[in-house]
Amino acid sequence: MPECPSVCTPQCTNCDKSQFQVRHRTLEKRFLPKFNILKHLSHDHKMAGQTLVPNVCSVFREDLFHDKVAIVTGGGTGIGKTITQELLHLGCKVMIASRKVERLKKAVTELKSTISRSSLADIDYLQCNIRNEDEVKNLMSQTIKQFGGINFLVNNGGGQFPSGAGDIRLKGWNAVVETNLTGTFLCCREVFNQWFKDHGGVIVNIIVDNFKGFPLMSHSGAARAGVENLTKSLSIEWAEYGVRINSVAPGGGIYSETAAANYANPTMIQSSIPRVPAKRNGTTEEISASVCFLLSPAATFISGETLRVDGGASLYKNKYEIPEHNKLPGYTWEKDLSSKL
Ligand SMILES: CCCCCCCCC/C=C/C(=O)SCCNC(=O)CCNC(=O)[C@H](O)C(C)(C)COP(=O)(O)OP(=O)(O)OC[C@H]1O[C@@H](n2cnc3c(N)ncnc32)[C@H](O)[C@@H]1OP(=O)(O)O
Ligand SMILES: NC(=O)C1=CN([C@@H]2O[C@H](COP(=O)(O)OP(=O)(O)OC[C@H]3O[C@@H](n4cnc5c(N)ncnc54)[C@H](OP(=O)(O)O)[C@@H]3O)[C@@H](O)[C@H]2O)C=CC1
Repeated sequence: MPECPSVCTPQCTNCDKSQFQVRHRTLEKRFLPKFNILKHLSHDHKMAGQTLVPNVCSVFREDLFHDKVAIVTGGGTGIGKTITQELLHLGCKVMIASRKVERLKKAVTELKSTISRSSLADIDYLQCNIRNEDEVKNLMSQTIKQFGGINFLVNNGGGQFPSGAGDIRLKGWNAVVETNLTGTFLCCREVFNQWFKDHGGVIVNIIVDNFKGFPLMSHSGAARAGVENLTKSLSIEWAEYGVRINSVAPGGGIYSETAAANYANPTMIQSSIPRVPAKRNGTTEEISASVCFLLSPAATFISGETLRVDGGASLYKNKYEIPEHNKLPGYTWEKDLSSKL
């Protein structure tokens, strides 16, 4: 096995778990008293030389993106923050953007301190609600001004709330569709008009595992299906401009503190584990690695594609349990069902 080129997360002195893995387990311990996952926690993990930010240990070459500039929406938390960390590690200049400035500021301070002096990497933030056309235009123009261009756009910012479709108000439906579909469209259109049209570039859209529908999150499932199709259309329209565009569909559940905090019951993300063939949640690092792959020259012949990163979950059981019922009777010539249909 090749040696990791960088200093990796410290290992536990009692087992082979990294600090990063242990941090996740500790959070699971807090949130998951009802789940069986705790059986894996057999002892207290002790770390030598603890640091707050886990060191990146990317599988990619450290200078892979040393001459690149990326925008990562939602880059201050969860999956987006891990993508940002890995891009920085690979030498990229990264602009992170979302609505909450305090979170962005904190992430920039934290991640800036991890950049080595010899690296060309850099990070800054801009406040941008991707639902706001002017703010999206500003994100692109300010990034070009500050970093001299844009090579990558990672449309990661997004989300939803769980609700039966019958209870979704129009305002809530619009909020989710405007965030995930319209917001992604605006970012794609603006990066194209302001930079990619003349210079090319690569886009990766983060969607969800909606391949068997997305019950209880139907607004998000519909919006992300729109993004998947947008990905296909733009891969054709913009090929002649040197633009590649793909989607990544994380599945099962990808645990982070912020993702879990979006739900009244923070164990919801872990609740999908029994329906994942891999029998675990995915990690933010696993999503980041697939994004970096799609941005990299290893993927120069891949465009218009959606990569499922889900431990096989999209092929397996649906999370939605349908109660026993007889509300959909069969049609036969013997019985007149017209009154029941
Ligand atoms: C079950 C399956 C297992 C699922 C098992 C686990 C699978 C996980 C798969 C996916 C996981 C993730 O995506 S994890 C990542 C999650 N991260 C996020 O969701 C972060 C971003 N999300 C958001 O900001 C919000 O959810 C979003 C609605 C999109 C935008 O909110 P805003 O407040 O900005 O929007 P506004 O324009 O003010 O409109 C808010 C309106 O939305 C509606 N609304 C908002 N939150 C609501 C809520 N909790 N319940 C009802 N309705 C709500 C109301 O109508 C609100 O209006 P009023 O009534 O007037 O207030
Ligand atoms: N975690 C999971 O299991 C899965 C996640 N996903 C998707 O991955 C992406 C990242 O989620 P994750 O990291 O898990 O969760 P987080 O809640 O940590 O990330 C969501 C990010 O999106 C940003 N965001 C939300 N709305 C907007 C907006 N209108 N404009 C700009 N930024 C916005 C948020 O920042 P701010 O609040 O500052 O605006 C936040 O940084 C999301 O699209 C999510 O739906 C998909 C499948 C599974």
